[in-house]
Amino acid sequence: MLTDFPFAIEEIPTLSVEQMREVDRIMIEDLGIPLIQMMEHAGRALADVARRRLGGSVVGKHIIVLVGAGHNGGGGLVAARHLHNWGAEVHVLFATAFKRLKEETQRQYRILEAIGVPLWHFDDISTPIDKPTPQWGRAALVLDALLGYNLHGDPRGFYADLIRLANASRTPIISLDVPSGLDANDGTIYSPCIEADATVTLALPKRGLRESPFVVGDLYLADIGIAPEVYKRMGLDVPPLFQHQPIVRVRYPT
Ligand SMILES: NC(=O)C1=CN([C@@H]2O[C@H](COP(=O)(O)OP(=O)(O)OC[C@H]3O[C@@H](n4cnc5c(N)ncnc54)[C@H](O)[C@@H]3O)[C@@H](O)[C@H]2O)[C@H](O)CC1
Ligand SMILES: [K+]
Repeated sequence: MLTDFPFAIEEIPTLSVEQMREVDRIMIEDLGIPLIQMMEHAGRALADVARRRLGGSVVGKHIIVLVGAGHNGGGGLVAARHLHNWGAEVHVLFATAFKRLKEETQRQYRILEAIGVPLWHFDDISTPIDKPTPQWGRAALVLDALLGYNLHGDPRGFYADLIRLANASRTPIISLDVPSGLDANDGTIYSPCIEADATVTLALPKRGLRESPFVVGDLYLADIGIAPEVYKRMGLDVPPLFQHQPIVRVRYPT
C-alpha cells in the first residue's frame, strides 16, 4: 500500500470564485495557455489520487465517473481516460446530452468514444434511471465531475438523480474541484450535495471548501500549471506549493 500524498508545508491561501475565474482568464487570454492544457492536468491529478486511494493499482477495478456539461465534466473525462489506460474498468455516466456539453468537454467525449470506453446517458427521459446501474454494486470508486465552481442553486434534473444515487451507493466518492452541490464561494450546501470522501481541488482551494469540510472529505490540491506571475498580477502572495510534487494534501486549522 502506497503512502498518501504529503501535506503541504506552507500555509495555503483560498480563492473566491471570482478570483478563480480571473486566474483562468489571465492564463488563457494573457498567457495563451489553453484551457484544455489545464484540464489535462486536472483530470490526470484526479486519476492519480484515485489510484493512490485504491492502494496503488486500478487494474480490474470498477470505477464510475459522473460527468456534467461544463469543464468540471471535461476534467472527469480526462481522469476516465487515464484510469482506463492504467487498467481500470471505467463507466462514464453523463447528466446531460452530448449537444449540451461545452466544446472542450465534447472533445474529451469524442476521445473516449474513439477508445471505446462505455458512455451512458441519463438525458433520455425514457431511460429508467436505474437501467445502467448494475455496476453500482461492483464499483470500487465513484468520481464526481458533475458540477464545479459554476454551480447555481440546487442541482437539478439528472444531476440531482446522480448525486443521490452516488451518495446512496455507499461507494467511496472523490470529487473534482468541489463536491457537486457545494457552493465553492460561500460553502452553502445545496440539496442534494455529494458527500465526498476526498476532493481534489485545482490551483488553490476555493473558499467554500473550508466552510463545509463534512462534504469535502480529505482535501487534495493539484498543480494545473498556473504561472506565479498570474497570482502576482492579481496581488496575491502564493508560495511555491508544488515545489516537491504535483499533488499535496491540505489541512486547515479547525
Ligand atoms: N483554473 C481552474 O481552476 C480550472 C478549472 N477547470 C474546471 O472547470 C470547472 C468550471 O467549469 P465551468 O464549465 O465554468 O462550470 P461547471 O463545470 O461548474 O459547470 C457549469 C455547468 O453546470 C450547469 N449547472 C450549473 N448549476 C446547475 C444546477 N444547479 N443544476 C444543474 N446544472 C447546473 C450549467 O448550466 C453549466 O452547463 C472548475 O470547477 C474546474 O473543475 C478547468 O478544467 C481548467 C482550469
Ligand atoms: K465536482
